[in-house]
Amino acid sequence: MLELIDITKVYDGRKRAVDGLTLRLGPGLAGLLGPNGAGKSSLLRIAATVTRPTGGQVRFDGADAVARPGPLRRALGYLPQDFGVYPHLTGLEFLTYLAAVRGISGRSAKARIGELLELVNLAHAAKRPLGGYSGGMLRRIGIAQALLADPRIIVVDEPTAGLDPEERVRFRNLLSDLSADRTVLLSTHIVSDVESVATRIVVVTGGRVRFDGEPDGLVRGVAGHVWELAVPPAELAAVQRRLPVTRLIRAAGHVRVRVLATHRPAPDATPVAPDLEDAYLAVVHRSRTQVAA
Ligand SMILES: Nc1ncnc2c1ncn2[C@@H]1O[C@H](COP(=O)(O)OP(=O)(O)OP(=O)(O)O)[C@@H](O)[C@H]1O
Repeated sequence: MLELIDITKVYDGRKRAVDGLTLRLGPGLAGLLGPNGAGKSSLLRIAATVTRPTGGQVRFDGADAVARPGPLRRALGYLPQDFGVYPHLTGLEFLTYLAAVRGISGRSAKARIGELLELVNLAHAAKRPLGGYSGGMLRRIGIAQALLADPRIIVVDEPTAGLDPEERVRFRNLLSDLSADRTVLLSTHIVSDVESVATRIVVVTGGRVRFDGEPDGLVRGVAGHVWELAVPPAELAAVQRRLPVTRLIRAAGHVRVRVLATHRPAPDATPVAPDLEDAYLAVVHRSRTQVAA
């Protein structure tokens, strides 16, 4: 069990990126959802023991992982947002190098790397220099390196950035499979990255947890508060000023908008069943209006 207890992270003595946040993580895939600047990367760096928190505790299997990060580091696979590679090394050379750094070498390293290259669908490109890999292939090499030591805890920061839709799906499925008997913490601002695979959703804004629970619970929270209506294009800006819009589709002569409102926002508005995106945006909107109030 990985526990982040009452974590704060303050940069330059004044920027409070994480603000008293507590998360207890067991097996399964937890999706950390939040807009840009919410504090997700800061929290993940703390969970991965790359950064020390300003306040609070990180505990791994009950022991203090800030004072003694060794056990957590040995159990951890981390894919940072700004994952860098050596462009002249081939995929195989890169993984062999990182395996050696982690104390895995010889026959067991060779077997593990072969397995991982198959798993991330890069066996065919193993002998090509990383400088020639696409963005998606680099993300996949990134996940392969995170899995080298068969980690119990996997922390991945915006893993689908730069991936095409097909690669996104493959990635999502891979992390979902891995989470069957491991802890996966995945941060993203894209709801579809975690929809259908996360067993738990944690919404963070302003460094604080605004929702923590099952995806269904998040969606239930906005039942009856999502509406669709057709708006003439000239009136769209006024609607956007008045109500949070979760989606809009432009059609001939009008715009179909999906909005959040506790009561029917217009006589011709029809209630619709909420989805995870609506529910997430409602939580983000609520946290912003609370801050503004
Ligand atoms: N090293 C740093 N020094 C100063 N401020 C920082 C540093 N890292 C992050 N911040 C600030 O802390 C806040 C939270 O940033 P963080 O990167 O953790 O959020 P995020 O949710 O991961 O956002 P993004 O998706 O844009 O990366 C932001 O206001 C950011 O500018």
